[in-house]
Amino acid sequence: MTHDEQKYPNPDEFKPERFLHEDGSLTSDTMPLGFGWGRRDCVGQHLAEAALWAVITSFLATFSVHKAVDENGEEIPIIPKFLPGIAVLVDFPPYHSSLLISCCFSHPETFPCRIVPRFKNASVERLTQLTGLGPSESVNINFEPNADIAIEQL
Ligand code: HEM
Repeated sequence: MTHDEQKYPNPDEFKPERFLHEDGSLTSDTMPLGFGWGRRDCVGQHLAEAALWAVITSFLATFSVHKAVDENGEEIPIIPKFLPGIAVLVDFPPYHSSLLISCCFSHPETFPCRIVPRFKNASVERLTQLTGLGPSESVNINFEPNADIAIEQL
Protein backbone atom coordinates (compact mmCIF):
# COMPACT_ATOMS: atom_id res chain seq x y z
CA MET A 1 0.00 0.00 0.00
CA THR A 2 2.90 2.36 0.67
CA HIS A 3 4.35 1.42 -2.73
CA ASP A 4 1.31 2.24 -4.85
CA GLU A 5 2.91 3.52 -8.07
CA GLN A 6 -0.23 5.45 -8.98
CA LYS A 7 0.11 7.50 -5.82
CA TYR A 8 3.90 7.34 -5.32
CA PRO A 9 5.73 7.10 -8.67
CA ASN A 10 9.09 5.29 -8.33
CA PRO A 11 8.11 4.19 -4.82
CA ASP A 12 11.54 2.80 -3.89
CA GLU A 13 13.21 6.18 -4.37
CA PHE A 14 13.79 8.28 -1.26
CA LYS A 15 11.89 11.43 -2.18
CA PRO A 16 10.66 13.34 0.87
CA GLU A 17 9.41 16.04 -1.49
CA ARG A 18 6.54 13.70 -2.33
CA PHE A 19 4.94 15.10 0.80
CA LEU A 20 5.47 18.77 -0.05
CA HIS A 21 3.51 21.24 -2.16
CA GLU A 22 5.46 23.38 -4.62
CA ASP A 23 5.62 26.22 -2.08
CA GLY A 24 7.28 23.89 0.45
CA SER A 25 4.24 23.45 2.69
CA LEU A 26 3.26 19.93 3.77
CA THR A 27 0.57 18.00 1.92
CA SER A 28 -2.16 16.35 3.96
CA ASP A 29 -0.68 12.90 3.24
CA THR A 30 0.68 11.81 6.62
CA MET A 31 1.09 8.17 5.54
CA PRO A 32 -0.81 6.84 8.59
CA LEU A 33 -0.74 3.19 7.48
CA GLY A 34 2.20 2.35 9.73
CA PHE A 35 0.00 2.88 12.77
CA GLY A 36 -2.78 0.53 11.73
CA TRP A 37 -6.42 1.56 11.37
CA GLY A 38 -9.86 0.87 12.76
CA ARG A 39 -10.78 0.47 16.40
CA ARG A 40 -7.41 -1.05 17.37
CA ASP A 41 -5.18 1.49 15.66
CA CYS A 42 -2.19 2.84 17.51
CA VAL A 43 -3.12 4.98 20.51
CA GLY A 44 0.41 6.41 20.56
CA GLN A 45 0.32 7.71 16.99
CA HIS A 46 0.08 11.41 17.83
CA LEU A 47 2.72 11.17 20.55
CA ALA A 48 5.04 9.23 18.22
CA GLU A 49 4.54 11.69 15.34
CA ALA A 50 5.02 14.75 17.56
CA ALA A 51 8.18 13.27 19.13
CA LEU A 52 9.66 12.33 15.76
CA TRP A 53 8.83 15.78 14.37
CA ALA A 54 10.55 17.48 17.33
CA VAL A 55 13.64 15.28 17.15
CA ILE A 56 14.11 15.45 13.37
CA THR A 57 13.40 19.17 12.97
CA SER A 58 15.67 20.03 15.95
CA PHE A 59 18.44 17.92 14.47
CA LEU A 60 18.08 19.45 11.00
CA ALA A 61 17.91 23.00 12.42
CA THR A 62 21.20 22.36 14.24
CA PHE A 63 23.15 20.22 11.78
CA SER A 64 23.36 19.70 8.04
CA VAL A 65 24.15 16.29 6.59
CA HIS A 66 26.48 15.83 3.62
CA LYS A 67 28.19 13.11 1.66
CA ALA A 68 31.46 11.97 3.21
CA VAL A 69 34.68 12.98 1.43
CA ASP A 70 37.61 10.71 0.60
CA GLU A 71 41.31 11.44 1.19
CA ASN A 72 41.36 13.61 -1.96
CA GLY A 73 38.46 15.70 -0.77
CA GLU A 74 36.12 14.14 -3.35
CA GLU A 75 32.56 13.38 -2.25
CA ILE A 76 31.84 9.67 -1.87
CA PRO A 77 28.64 8.88 -3.82
CA ILE A 78 25.84 7.14 -1.94
CA ILE A 79 24.37 4.08 -3.58
CA PRO A 80 21.29 3.25 -1.51
CA LYS A 81 21.11 -0.42 -0.60
CA PHE A 82 18.50 -2.03 1.58
CA LEU A 83 18.68 -5.21 3.61
CA PRO A 84 15.82 -7.56 4.39
CA GLY A 85 14.31 -7.52 7.85
CA ILE A 86 11.30 -9.03 9.54
CA ALA A 87 8.44 -7.10 11.08
CA VAL A 88 5.92 -9.10 13.09
CA LEU A 89 2.55 -7.88 14.26
CA VAL A 90 0.51 -10.18 16.51
CA ASP A 91 -2.95 -9.41 17.77
CA PHE A 92 -4.64 -11.48 20.46
CA PRO A 93 -8.22 -12.66 21.10
CA PRO A 94 -10.87 -11.99 22.36
CA TYR A 95 -10.91 -8.80 20.26
CA HIS A 96 -9.54 -10.21 17.06
CA SER A 97 -6.55 -12.31 16.27
CA SER A 98 -4.18 -11.81 13.43
CA LEU A 99 -0.59 -12.50 12.66
CA LEU A 100 1.25 -10.47 10.10
CA ILE A 101 4.80 -11.27 9.17
CA SER A 102 6.39 -8.92 6.73
CA CYS A 103 9.78 -9.57 5.25
CA CYS A 104 11.05 -6.96 2.86
CA PHE A 105 14.04 -4.80 2.07
CA SER A 106 13.37 -2.52 4.97
CA HIS A 107 16.73 -1.63 6.54
CA PRO A 108 19.18 0.72 4.81
CA GLU A 109 22.77 -0.47 4.71
CA THR A 110 25.09 1.86 6.62
CA PHE A 111 27.04 4.42 4.61
CA PRO A 112 29.56 7.13 5.56
CA CYS A 113 28.32 10.71 5.87
CA ARG A 114 29.41 14.05 7.29
CA ILE A 115 27.32 15.78 9.94
CA VAL A 116 28.15 19.48 10.07
CA PRO A 117 27.00 21.94 12.76
CA ARG A 118 25.18 24.94 11.31
CA PHE A 119 26.67 27.15 14.03
CA LYS A 120 30.13 28.62 14.23
CA ASN A 121 32.25 28.03 17.33
CA ALA A 122 29.64 25.87 19.01
CA SER A 123 30.73 23.23 21.49
CA VAL A 124 29.16 19.79 21.52
CA GLU A 125 27.41 20.80 24.77
CA ARG A 126 25.83 23.85 23.15
CA LEU A 127 24.78 21.93 20.08
CA THR A 128 23.23 19.31 22.33
CA GLN A 129 21.25 22.03 24.12
CA LEU A 130 20.04 23.37 20.78
CA THR A 131 18.66 20.01 19.76
CA GLY A 132 16.56 20.17 22.92
CA LEU A 133 18.02 16.83 24.00
CA GLY A 134 20.35 18.28 26.61
CA PRO A 135 19.88 20.49 29.69
CA SER A 136 18.31 23.79 28.66
CA GLU A 137 20.16 27.06 29.18
CA SER A 138 20.11 30.28 27.21
CA VAL A 139 22.56 30.07 24.35
CA ASN A 140 24.03 32.84 22.28
CA ILE A 141 25.99 31.72 19.28
CA ASN A 142 26.45 33.01 15.75
CA PHE A 143 24.28 31.48 13.12
CA GLU A 144 26.32 30.59 10.09
CA PRO A 145 24.37 28.40 7.66
CA ASN A 146 27.39 27.44 5.59
CA ALA A 147 29.81 26.76 8.43
CA ASP A 148 31.85 23.83 7.25
CA ILE A 149 33.08 22.34 10.50
CA ALA A 150 32.99 18.57 10.61
CA ILE A 151 31.58 17.42 13.93
CA GLU A 152 34.58 15.22 14.65
CA GLN A 153 36.76 18.36 14.66
CA LEU A 154 34.88 19.94 17.55
C1 HEM B 1 6.56 5.26 15.30
C2 HEM B 1 6.02 4.73 16.41
C3 HEM B 1 4.89 3.75 16.44
C4 HEM B 1 4.41 2.91 15.47
C5 HEM B 1 4.93 2.75 14.03
C6 HEM B 1 3.30 2.19 16.04
C7 HEM B 1 2.56 1.25 15.36
C8 HEM B 1 1.49 0.54 15.91
C9 HEM B 1 0.69 -0.45 15.21
C10 HEM B 1 0.90 -0.89 13.76
C11 HEM B 1 -0.24 -0.90 16.07
C12 HEM B 1 -1.30 -1.99 15.79
C13 HEM B 1 -2.55 -1.36 15.18
C14 HEM B 1 -3.56 -2.42 14.79
O1 HEM B 1 -3.68 -3.46 15.48
O2 HEM B 1 -4.25 -2.22 13.78
C15 HEM B 1 -0.06 -0.22 17.32
C16 HEM B 1 -0.84 -0.41 18.44
C17 HEM B 1 -0.63 0.21 19.65
N1 HEM B 1 0.30 1.19 19.92
FE1 HEM B 1 1.67 1.93 18.60
N2 HEM B 1 3.12 2.58 17.33
C18 HEM B 1 4.05 3.54 17.62
C19 HEM B 1 4.21 4.24 18.81
C20 HEM B 1 3.43 4.05 19.92
C21 HEM B 1 3.56 4.80 21.16
C22 HEM B 1 4.57 5.94 21.38
C23 HEM B 1 2.66 4.30 22.03
C24 HEM B 1 2.35 4.68 23.45
C25 HEM B 1 2.70 5.84 24.00
C26 HEM B 1 1.93 3.24 21.35
C27 HEM B 1 0.92 2.50 21.89
C28 HEM B 1 0.19 1.54 21.22
C29 HEM B 1 -0.88 0.76 21.85
C30 HEM B 1 -1.34 0.83 23.31
C31 HEM B 1 -1.40 -0.07 20.84
C32 HEM B 1 -2.56 -1.08 20.98
C33 HEM B 1 -3.85 -0.39 20.64
C34 HEM B 1 -5.03 -1.39 20.72
O3 HEM B 1 -4.80 -2.58 20.50
O4 HEM B 1 -6.14 -0.95 20.99
N3 HEM B 1 2.43 3.12 20.07
N4 HEM B 1 1.01 0.66 17.20
